[in-house]
Amino acid sequence: MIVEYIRYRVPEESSSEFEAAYRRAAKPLADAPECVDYELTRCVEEPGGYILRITWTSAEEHLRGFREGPLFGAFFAEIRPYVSAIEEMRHYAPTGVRGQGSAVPSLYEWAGGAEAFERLTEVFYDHVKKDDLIGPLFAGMDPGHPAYVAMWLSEVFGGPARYTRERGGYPHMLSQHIGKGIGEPQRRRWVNLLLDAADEVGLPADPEFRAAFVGYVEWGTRLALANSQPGATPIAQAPVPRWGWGVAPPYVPES
Ligand code: HEM
Repeated sequence: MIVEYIRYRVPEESSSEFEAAYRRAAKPLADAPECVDYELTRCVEEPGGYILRITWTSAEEHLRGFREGPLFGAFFAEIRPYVSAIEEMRHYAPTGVRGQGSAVPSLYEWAGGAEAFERLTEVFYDHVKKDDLIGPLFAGMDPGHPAYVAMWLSEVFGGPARYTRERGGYPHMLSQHIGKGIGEPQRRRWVNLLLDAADEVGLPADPEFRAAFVGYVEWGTRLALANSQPGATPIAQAPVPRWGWGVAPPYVPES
């Protein structure tokens, strides 16, 4: 990935035409397979200042693919009148310094923190132990198991990294599934019982939280099933995954 920044200084009286031209140019840009995403922003302090940010798959694919490809003509036709207004046009490589702020709560906070996940796994494993299909898999379960899985879930959903620090992180979790030969009916029962338990303990039931929660549970259980098959060779070392809101964070109307 590479980020291109184009800085414009447009006479204020041309602003609306400039923005309209970019709204049209956005169509061929969005259709380009080399373009990851783009955004045009306008300077608040100096309203003639604009920055266009385009993330490309690579500088090479931008310059050789897009620029020499079939969509560039339609894109450039719209913005040609503003080429002389460009003050800077360069590619910038990511440095790895990036992250999210705290404006949006984590799924962990939204769920109610560590206690919420502890309540969830207590009730869940009570049901699991009595279940005809998956109960036998857990017959020799460590008494601390519900608490360990609560630690895992808390960490995944944005809470403190306790499973990594205190319980051996991803490699330990993985080692617990290896060779178990989990079948699809068992995986599905695990999911069903967890979702029942989520209702029973009153985890937030809003569409956004549940969509993210179920997304992780589907992903995680399908991985657990794959990793548990005879002869599976999963990645041995990895961090505990972190799961976020995805495409639907809590909705905040724009003011
Ligand atoms: C999102 C999906 C899953 C998560 C997050 C998860 C999490 C975990 C964790 C963290 C452990 C290790 C606990 C420890 O530190 O000792 C574990 C162990 C285990 N898991 Fe899973 N698991 C998932 C799916 C499944 C599924 C689908 C099954 C089977 C139907 C399963 C069966 C087991 C069993 C049998 C153990 C060993 C329990 C014991 O003997 O103590 N897991 N799981």
